[in-house]
Amino acid sequence: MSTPNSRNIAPYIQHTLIKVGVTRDEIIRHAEEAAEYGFGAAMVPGSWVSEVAAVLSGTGIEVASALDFPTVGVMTSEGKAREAEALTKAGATQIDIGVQIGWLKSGMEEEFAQDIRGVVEAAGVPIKVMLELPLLTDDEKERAVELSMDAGAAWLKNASSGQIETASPASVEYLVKRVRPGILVKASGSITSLSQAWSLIDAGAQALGTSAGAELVAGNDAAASY
Ligand SMILES: O=C[C@H](O)COP(=O)(O)O
Repeated sequence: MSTPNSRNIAPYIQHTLIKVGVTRDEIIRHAEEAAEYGFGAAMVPGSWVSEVAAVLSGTGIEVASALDFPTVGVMTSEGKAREAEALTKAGATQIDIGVQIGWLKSGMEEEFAQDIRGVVEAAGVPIKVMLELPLLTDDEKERAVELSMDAGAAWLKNASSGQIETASPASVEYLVKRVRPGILVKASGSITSLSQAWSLIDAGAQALGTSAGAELVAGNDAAASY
């Protein structure tokens, strides 16, 4: 049973289940949980988007998926754009994308931006760019933020998961200070307690990506995912 405080966190949560070998029963249960708890979104692998869209039809809950993830920066730009199109067709209403930080670090700024732009144009739904901030130098961070916004990102996200960073108010504030009006900030990475979740929202995050949504609304701390 949720406490009033924990219930209020639910709309911010993008309830994430992206793991190797996830089964149909697990994914359907995950989508049903998103509806039961009133989460903002269910975030699932692309291969399960149509099933989740069917469960969440009419609920107003976003059907989110991710591409070039969990291994970030391995897909071709053409492959990413085609996958984005396929995800949207299957019912995704938001897509988080891994970006080519290796290209950014190689001075290939136009290629970095075009990779994002191609997805934005092909998808036609809001794109969240996962910046992997801890892997970037200060200059690279500034450029990644600017180029992502120029390329049409609807959201900026500090990191793709807890494997890269444990989400902190400092990361969120970094992005909040830099986003242009209308661009939103999502926090992600081992968000495992209600106090951490609220500190990220207080810092300005408009959504929280977490694999521990059910524990959070129950007011329990979860084990760190990485
Ligand atoms: O945006 C969602 C993240 O992939 C979830 O990260 P997590 O597994 O560290 O909770």
